[in-house]
Amino acid sequence: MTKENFPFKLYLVLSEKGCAERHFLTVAEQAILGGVDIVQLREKKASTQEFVEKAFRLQDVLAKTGTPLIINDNLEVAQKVKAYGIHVGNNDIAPSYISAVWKDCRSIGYSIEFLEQLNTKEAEVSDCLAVSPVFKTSTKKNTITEWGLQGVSEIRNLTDKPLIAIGNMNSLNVSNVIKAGADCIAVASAICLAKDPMKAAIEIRNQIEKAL
Ligand SMILES: Cc1ncc(COP(=O)(O)OP(=O)(O)O)c(N)n1
Ligand SMILES: Cc1nc(C(=O)O)sc1CCOP(=O)(O)O
Ligand SMILES: [Mg+2]
Repeated sequence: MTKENFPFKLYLVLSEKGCAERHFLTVAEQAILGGVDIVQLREKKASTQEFVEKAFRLQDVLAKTGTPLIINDNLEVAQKVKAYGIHVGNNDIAPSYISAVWKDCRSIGYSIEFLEQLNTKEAEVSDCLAVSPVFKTSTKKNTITEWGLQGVSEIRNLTDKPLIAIGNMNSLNVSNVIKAGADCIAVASAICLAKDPMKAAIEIRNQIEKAL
């Protein structure tokens, strides 16, 4: 996938638990109104059946604006709900397997934790790459090392694929992350746990647009 085919700038990483007392579908709706243009459903503990049901409910919300749905990890769910795509990491189903069996997949995202991954078939078949993580975050604790701004620039110089920055992204740091070479910013807590998710998304989106 080229950058023209991956025009997304603000990527919401959503889970029911990650929204605390607020309903995850309300958060999705508000975040989209604020400028989120792609949404990943990340339910690490749900059964496949539960995951499918949640994904269908989320799709009803996303369909109103044509916002694409990405499924985290679970290929069966992604195919069942005819998602736009899937995001996987080093411990998940390999991108090369996904591209071989899921012909209608429009986006395979793959997490980059080591520079060596960039020269592999898995990165080659992937449509977009996540800089994983840019900064440490309490939302996902089992990460390796933070890439920082220098890491974003280093990866930018080694690939033309769309780059998604993830890990503690917020309105104060996204400008520098975009200037370092990221194409898209992925956010969980700064939107899902904000007092006002729409306002939080507006602020982050404004910072991204100013930095582009
Ligand atoms: C956009 C985006 N980037 C990175 C990740 C992390 O994927 P992974 O390393 O597979 O970890 P889990 O999310 O599965 O815990 C992501 N989900 N989304
Ligand atoms: C899902 C996920 N993946 C990461 C990675 O580094 O690969 S960090 C992360 C969580 C991002 O949440 P927040 O915006 O609250 O920091
Ligand atoms: Mg994963």
